[in-house]
Amino acid sequence: MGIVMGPNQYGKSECRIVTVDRGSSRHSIKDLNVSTSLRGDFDDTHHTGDNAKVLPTDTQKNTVYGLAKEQPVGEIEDFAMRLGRHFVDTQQPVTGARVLIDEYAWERIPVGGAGHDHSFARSSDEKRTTAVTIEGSETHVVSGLKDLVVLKSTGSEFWGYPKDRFTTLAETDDRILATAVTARWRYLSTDVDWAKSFEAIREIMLETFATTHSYALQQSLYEMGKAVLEKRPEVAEVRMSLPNKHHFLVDLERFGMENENEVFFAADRPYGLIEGTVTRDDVDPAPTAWYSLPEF
Ligand SMILES: O=c1[nH]c(=O)c2[nH]c(=O)[nH]c2[nH]1
Repeated sequence: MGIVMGPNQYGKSECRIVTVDRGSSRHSIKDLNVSTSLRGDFDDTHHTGDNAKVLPTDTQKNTVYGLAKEQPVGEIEDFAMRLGRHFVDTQQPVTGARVLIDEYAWERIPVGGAGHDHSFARSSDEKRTTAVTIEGSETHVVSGLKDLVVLKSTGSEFWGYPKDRFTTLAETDDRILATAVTARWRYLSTDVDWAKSFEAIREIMLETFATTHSYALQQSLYEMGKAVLEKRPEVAEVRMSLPNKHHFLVDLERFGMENENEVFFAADRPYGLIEGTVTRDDVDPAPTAWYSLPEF
């Protein structure tokens, strides 16, 4: 029986970087959270602490800043690919890289009806995301969004589920449906107009959430993924994680009042968590390593 070092990667997580484009007096900003991980021949450091092949995570962090200066950051997918390619092409032991970027949304502060040149307000908690995995000469892109909070005040039902001795939930044909969408979609290639694709996919998801008469959040998840795959040929699969942000009808009878689906208690926990992948049946499944750590 022997013991071997299994799949591994290392890097700098959550480099917070803000860039200002000063090309004109009308500035634009990018606000990113960048994480890098390198994969390759790192047996020595794990076995003996010999770091001859270990590009420090500190240098990885500095590379994020340096490459952001050398060329405008642009779309997060392009920046992530530049970073990953840089590590794989310049460090011989590095055979693969994974770069994760979350982008925070800012909008111009309206002043006298027009967006200000250099003052911004954070738009919401929503983040645009990408995860770029480089393996040798191959590049894989999984982009997405996080924390897109949505709510339907009607058009949602939940009934017909099994009942047992622990069931207390009342069936309903009219409830609030609310969630914070985290979605990731895998692109079939890197030949994509990233910004246009992102905007289109986000719009499709929102529209489908709004227009689906839902009998379960699971059904909404599937419909949202299906609509993206039907309309966006560049996407191979969509993964979603949807917390069911429960809204419970408050019992107003205690006060001698009727509650006609108007007053709710918004619970924050526990919450149902509905997750799933919607995929084309004619593409190979993605290795889990494109989504998370290798085999973690
Ligand atoms: O859309 C829902 N799916 C469930 O699986 C579930 N379970 C639950 O208690 N409420 C809901 N709602």
